[in-house]
Amino acid sequence: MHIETIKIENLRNIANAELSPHKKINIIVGCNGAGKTTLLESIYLLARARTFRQQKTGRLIREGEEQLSLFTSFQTATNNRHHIGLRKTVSGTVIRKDGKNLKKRSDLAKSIPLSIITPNIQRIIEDDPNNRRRLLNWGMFHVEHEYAYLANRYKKTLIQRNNALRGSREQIKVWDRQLIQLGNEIDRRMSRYTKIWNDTLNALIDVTGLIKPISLEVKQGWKEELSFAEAIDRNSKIDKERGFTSCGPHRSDLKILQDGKPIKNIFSRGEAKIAAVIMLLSQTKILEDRTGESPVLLVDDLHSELDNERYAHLLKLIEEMKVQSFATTLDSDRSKNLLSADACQWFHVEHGDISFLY
Ligand SMILES: Nc1ncnc2c1ncn2[C@@H]1O[C@H](COP(=O)(O)OP(=O)(O)OP(=O)(O)O)[C@@H](O)[C@H]1O
Repeated sequence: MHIETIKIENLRNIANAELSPHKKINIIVGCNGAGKTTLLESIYLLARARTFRQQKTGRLIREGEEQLSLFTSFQTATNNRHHIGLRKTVSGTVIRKDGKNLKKRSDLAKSIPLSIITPNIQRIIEDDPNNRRRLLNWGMFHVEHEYAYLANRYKKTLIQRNNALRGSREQIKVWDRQLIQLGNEIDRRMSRYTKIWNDTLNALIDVTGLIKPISLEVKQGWKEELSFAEAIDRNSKIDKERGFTSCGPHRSDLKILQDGKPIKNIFSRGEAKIAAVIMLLSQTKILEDRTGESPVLLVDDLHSELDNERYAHLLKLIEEMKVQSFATTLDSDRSKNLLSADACQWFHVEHGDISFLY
């Protein structure tokens, strides 16, 4: 899929902007604080109805204004054209797709598959399991048939079981059966997806030659020597005392290893960033291969932590993929001669004004 138009009104320092991006690569150049990340944020908001910025970043609506509006029209791989509009005021957010109000944020999620490479993407490898689980879920949500439905049923059953932990053993048992059945199915699908992910990842690592092969494995959310049913049984006393379910796929993680050792203990920050970027790109490749649809890729400051040679390799890799990408940069000289002119469009951002360069 690709975005054909983006209109922005009153998002942070961008008062008014309209863009017709390139189907392949869009490079957004500008100084610190110019509004480059805000432009990426507008696309993320249209696709997910929330921001990707993790730190406290104040209000989205431009200072002195009462509402922000965003609009995009995009085309799918099957040549269907859709429109999404988002309006945010202090009293709430309204999202419309093809002229109809969307009630839930989740209704939006499948419309524009979106991936983002943040400046500190290596934290996927370094931090707690939440980000790794999110990445795994992203891949499964877009590729594994019925995964969203399964994951939703599992989540609801987990809530019911946690509530039942305050009641009798019989009440808990009713939910145990369903949780074990759904949990085993999710775990099986996670392993299947991760195997494909591992193979695609290592094929891309091989193409770039930037790091040695790594392996991805699912770390199941309970003791490896036990079945899920046995783990639920063993933990039943402690779960009742604590009031929540302490094992299951909601506690699973990804093992990212090189020669059997976790890469977070051996890789430098730059190497971890390379690994994380290729992990994410391999997920977009799987999506393309399996569904024929490619996500939109947002790339915020790919330079940071990378030397010129490695930066060039990764940018080339992005160019060779089918995705439409939007990449910010402070320094246009580092990217200028790396990309073929017909695959690329440049925009300049200054004090929130976006202009087409070439
Ligand atoms: N609600 C708001 N109203 C007006 N301006 C805002 C608002 N929120 C943030 N800003 C300003 O918008 C600017 C845009 O920041 P943005 O993060 O998009 O810059 P950037 O070009 O990505 O910079 P960098 O290269 O430093 O990451 C910042 O100067 C910020 O202070």
